[in-house]
Amino acid sequence: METVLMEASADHQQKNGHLQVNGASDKNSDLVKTYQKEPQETKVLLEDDGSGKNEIVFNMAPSTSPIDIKFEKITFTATEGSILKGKNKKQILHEVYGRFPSGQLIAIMGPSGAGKSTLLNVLSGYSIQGVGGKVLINGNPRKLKAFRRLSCYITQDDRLQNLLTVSENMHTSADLKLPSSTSKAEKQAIIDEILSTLGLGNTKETLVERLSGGQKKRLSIALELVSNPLVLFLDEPTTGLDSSSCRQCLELLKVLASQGRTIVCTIHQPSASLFQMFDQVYVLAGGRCLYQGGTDNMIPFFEDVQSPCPKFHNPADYVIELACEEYGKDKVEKMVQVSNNGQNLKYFKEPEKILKTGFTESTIFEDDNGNLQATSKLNQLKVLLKRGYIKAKRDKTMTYLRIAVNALTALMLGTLYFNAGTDGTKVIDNYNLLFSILMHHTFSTMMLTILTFPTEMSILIKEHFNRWYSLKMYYTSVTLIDIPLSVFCCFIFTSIIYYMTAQPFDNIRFNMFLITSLLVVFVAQSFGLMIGAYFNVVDGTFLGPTLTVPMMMFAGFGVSLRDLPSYLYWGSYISYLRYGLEGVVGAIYGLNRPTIDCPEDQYCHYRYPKKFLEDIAVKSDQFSNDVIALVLFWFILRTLSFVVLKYKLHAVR
Ligand SMILES: Nc1ncnc2c1ncn2[C@@H]1O[C@H](COP(=O)(O)OP(=O)(O)OP(=O)(O)O)[C@@H](O)[C@H]1O
Repeated sequence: METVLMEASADHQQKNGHLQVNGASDKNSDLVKTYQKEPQETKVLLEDDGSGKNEIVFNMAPSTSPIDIKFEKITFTATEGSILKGKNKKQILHEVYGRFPSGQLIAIMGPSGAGKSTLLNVLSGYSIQGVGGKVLINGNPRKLKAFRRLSCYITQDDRLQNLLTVSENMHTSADLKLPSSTSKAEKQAIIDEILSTLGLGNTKETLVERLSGGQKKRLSIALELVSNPLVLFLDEPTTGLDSSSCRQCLELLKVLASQGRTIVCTIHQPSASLFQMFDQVYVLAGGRCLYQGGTDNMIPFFEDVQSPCPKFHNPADYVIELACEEYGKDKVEKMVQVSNNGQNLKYFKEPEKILKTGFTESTIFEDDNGNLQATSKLNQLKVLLKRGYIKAKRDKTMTYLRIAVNALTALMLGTLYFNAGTDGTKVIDNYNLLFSILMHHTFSTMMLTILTFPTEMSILIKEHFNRWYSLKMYYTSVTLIDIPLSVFCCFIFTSIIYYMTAQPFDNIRFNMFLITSLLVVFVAQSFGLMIGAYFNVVDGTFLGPTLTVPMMMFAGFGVSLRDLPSYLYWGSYISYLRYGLEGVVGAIYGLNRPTIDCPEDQYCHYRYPKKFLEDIAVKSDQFSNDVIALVLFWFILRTLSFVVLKYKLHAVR
């Protein structure tokens, strides 16, 4: 890849008072009202993104006053263990102080386990439990809601919608993060500008799953830049990237910072050249601050703590070696003492300026009420449904495999139980088939949700924290989006099996059968959602089937309900499969079904459906009660899943 030294200001042309962006029309620039157009004298080295267009222009200056972050006596105490084993408190941050001024690219460095991510989480407001101390924004105590409106958090792992193209992802973000009053053209202009800024202009129509690691990282940043945040928190933005992508990523952040944003990122051990790109570093070890100040002032600091940096040694490597106690524990203590756990401002680039920061007059923090999201609930639902539809259309597992599995299983069972429905000798076989059908609906839908939802969960946590949508609207969209496909799969399955196994050809019976099957699908799916929302894939895969076994036992299939011991009878009320079984058996053998055909030379024990129903102790006249019970199960499990999700979103913070 060719590296090009670029002078951004040379590409900015002032026309009619508006800035022309990379050949973008005046009209477009005109439309981008939310972005201030201030030509920057920003010299940056940029990689060619493959478009052959190296002229990437950074012109998205923030539209409100800059944000200075100051923190005092910050502690973070994690609670470990369980109620059974007893809970332990573990202090991770020990009364650290610091100042992160606006317009700077700031690195939080330190060895693994030093508390970098913990500090980032506390400052961004992601962690709220176990936090002590004060975070001041422009000198005022941080009001979390208001602060979240101006900031964003970019996670270490790229939590992106892989089945959407770059452009679709950006449009979803714009539709959710920009006020509804923003016109389509305005949104398009903003998206084009950001994508071209971040070197993604050439990948608009590429599916995210096909992007390189560096491009995914830039897309993660691009998605949040849509709302033009003043503060960006990034957890290890360079992890997993090759050196040129690392450089490109930091260069972009540096330019965004130079426009007045406050950019804080955690970083492990940058190379000497990457280290020099930061304006300020904050070094942590064991939850205490070892150094805070400019990158250039680190060498004098090492001398002040009587640990001069060896010649030709990368200061970033050296400080980590010191922090890891490679030169002794006393060196760490000395550094904490000289830095005064983050209170010493002597090593900042311009200490006089830092003394002033945090006392900027600010009016933007008065409002801490109202919605966190930028758009109405209805709009959120609309955008999420649209995204869900695109995903479903392209998802091979969730959509095509599901349709195929339903059709193939129906064909297989249909062949195995061919014509069993009208054969008086095969009534028991047919009864087994009915239970197998319920098992198919239960496991195929429940397991799919358990296996796929945890991936969605990580995206939900990120997007919800970054205020894309409310949990209620997300949940409503998840519930609604799957209904058409569930209905379609269930209809295909039921039609094939009903026809092949020659169940009574009667519209009422078929509809009763289909409705019961569909309700079982919905209940099993909600059950899977509840498990998937709380547990990881491994635990969920174990728990889902394990918890289904008692439901099967109490369904009245193996042991009839009549033979259930009275002290266990309650189990049948909480088994949704009992109502499912009652519903399908009622559809096939109820409604006063006449005598079943019996071949002349054979004995048919269950020629008379009434006798069969008596023997298996299944009531056939309970269809409406079964439907009510299944709908209730569906509703209760969906509500519980929502509560679990809400709890989970709260618990991770
Ligand atoms: N919720 C928690 N419960 C228990 N321990 C925690 C919790 N959060 C963090 N820790 C512990 O606190 C320490 C600091 O964690 P943190 O993730 O902040 O480190 P880090 O400096 O970002 O490390 P790395 O660079 O390896 O990501 C670690 O020992 C970690 O195990």
